[in-house]
Amino acid sequence: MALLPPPPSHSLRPLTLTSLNPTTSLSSLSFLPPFASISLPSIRLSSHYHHLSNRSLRFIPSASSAIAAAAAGAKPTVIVAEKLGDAGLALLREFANVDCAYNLSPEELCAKISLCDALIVRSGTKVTRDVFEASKGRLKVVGRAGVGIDNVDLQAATESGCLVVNAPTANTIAAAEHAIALLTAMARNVAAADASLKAGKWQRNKYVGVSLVGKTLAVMGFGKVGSEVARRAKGLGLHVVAHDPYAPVDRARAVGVELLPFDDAVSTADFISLHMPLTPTTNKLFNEETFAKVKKGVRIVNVARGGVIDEEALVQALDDGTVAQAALDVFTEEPPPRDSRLVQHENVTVTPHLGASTMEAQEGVAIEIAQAVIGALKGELAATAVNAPMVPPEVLSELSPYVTLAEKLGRLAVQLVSGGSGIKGVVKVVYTSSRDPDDLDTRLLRAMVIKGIVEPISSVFVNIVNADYVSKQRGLRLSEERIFLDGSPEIPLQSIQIHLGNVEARFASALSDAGDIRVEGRVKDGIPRLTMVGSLSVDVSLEGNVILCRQVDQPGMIGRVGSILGGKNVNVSFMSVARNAPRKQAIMAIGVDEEPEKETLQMIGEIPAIEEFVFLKLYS
Ligand SMILES: NC(=O)C1=CN([C@@H]2O[C@H](COP(=O)(O)OP(=O)(O)OC[C@H]3O[C@@H](n4cnc5c(N)ncnc54)[C@H](O)[C@@H]3O)[C@@H](O)[C@H]2O)C=CC1
Ligand SMILES: O=C(O)C(=O)COP(=O)(O)O
Repeated sequence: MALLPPPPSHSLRPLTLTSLNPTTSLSSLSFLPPFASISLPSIRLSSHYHHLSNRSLRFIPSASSAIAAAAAGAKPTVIVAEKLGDAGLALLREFANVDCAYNLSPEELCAKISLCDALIVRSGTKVTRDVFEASKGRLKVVGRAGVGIDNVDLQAATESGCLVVNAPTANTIAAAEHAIALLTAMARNVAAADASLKAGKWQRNKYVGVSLVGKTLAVMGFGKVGSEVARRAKGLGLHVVAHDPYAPVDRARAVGVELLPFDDAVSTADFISLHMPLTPTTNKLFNEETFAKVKKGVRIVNVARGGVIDEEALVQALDDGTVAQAALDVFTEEPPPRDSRLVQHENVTVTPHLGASTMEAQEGVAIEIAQAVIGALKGELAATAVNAPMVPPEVLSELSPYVTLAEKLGRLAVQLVSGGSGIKGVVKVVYTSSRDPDDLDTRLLRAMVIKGIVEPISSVFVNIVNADYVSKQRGLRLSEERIFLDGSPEIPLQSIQIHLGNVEARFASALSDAGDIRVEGRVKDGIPRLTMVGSLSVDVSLEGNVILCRQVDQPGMIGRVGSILGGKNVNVSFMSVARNAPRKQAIMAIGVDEEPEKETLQMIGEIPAIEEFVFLKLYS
């Protein structure tokens, strides 16, 4: 089975030209942002940014809609589905049309979403697969104004090439302070005593509490919030232990906390505070089985996610005294049903998901998420991306010409595959570099190779978010290899090679001695260039389209081809001829700014000395 659908059939001579790519993405972008992969139908709705002469950005529209949108000064549209701090809204409004639409039903959200480029939510909005499907490819960024992203279907986001960013730091202290507030309020029955006094009672004996000092607190999940809780709890005189399978021992040591296995942590604790994310592994982690292991009379605080606790099992444990008290900020279903036994339980203290709700945290989160969403819409790689590699800006700017090179080489390579044969073998990407592998992050380059290979032969749009997913889904087997070269590590890469194994070539000279289609490129003076085809060296800038000809080396060939192209007003940007020996076979690589007409290419093909040739389109 062909793993990729075959490229449209282009016979060698005469050459038939069909448009290879029904997409509208530009491939000259230094980085293809989420925005850079908008499908043609959605472009009509969303094409706002103009790819002018500035190569640093970014956009991707169909020409007419882009020009119209640019002329109209159109901005992207951001829908803010939950209350967001004013400072964040102000930032967003400088850049985008902002629609604050709170309390939408799932149906209303789906109805609006196809008109939006970005969506900002907190924990109260479920961003489901239905939302991504309803967006029809327009939604390019989901911003979660907070930490937990369990309300966003990340798989569906990734599949639709939508970047998800969060605001992971601004509410840490607020959540930690709330955990401490619940811990102390629970231990001293503050909420119940308050309600009792307000009801006209004076029940001093009923609300005798328990002390914290000298007791053991198990912090379950020793991340940002957990470690801040631990710090504060130590200040209250608690002995703090923690359980976190992924936490670095150093971090725990720095706070003076011992990391313990799960069973040890839960069985030694007088208090347990939950700070792990809700994931398939942590879902209902605190269940009947766990409650069977705890110290009788343990007290539990949950400021993480309701789903981490099996709520029915907790009610049972509260009823039988296994758990003396619980203080809960979060619930499996929010808001919980009015008659929830858990919420109504007299030994339970509750708050309505207030962990992040301080003035300070909300301003901070709003600014953090606004900046992340704006950056993502501008095409910058987000530092808080949840479903894409985080590539620091300095790495991104350094790799920028190589990113373009990687995509162009992918585009070239796939167009060299003979129609109908598909890519059955492994796609090998070889990087030669003088850098230590740890200093060379190739995820971005790999994504762009995949983009280059997949987009010309499908209507799928590929970006850094969905590249690996798309490649896996299409059965593309990609392997990466690094060759260390002695040289200056200042330059990130010497060359990128793409080898397509087990394929038939449309241009026989593109086959290496090993029988693979092989193309190699380098960056020279900041410009990506094609430097090898098959086993022959060429040198042609990858800024336009490329014609490759195999010919018998003889005088006048450059002139003949050049004058055919010139006569048809096709601007030649570069020509290079490589040959094995004088008057034997040679390969001519011609860079052309425009796409020549079919008959112009035919005229080239009819030159008697030309044995085979191929036109390779590097732009959509
Ligand atoms: N109630 C509220 O308003 C708020 C709730 N949260 C919740 O708190 C959670 C933690 O937030 P951060 O500390 O900022 O996240 P974080 O990512 O810094 O920390 C989470 C920690 O949990 C650990 N973990 C993962 N699986 C685990 C497991 N099976 N057992 C034990 N530990 C495990 C991770 O290794 C990580 O160290 C968030 O995921 C969110 O659900 C966060 C902020 C506010
Ligand atoms: O950041 C988190 O994970 C939170 O739970 C905070 O939720 P919120 O933004 O207040 O709905």
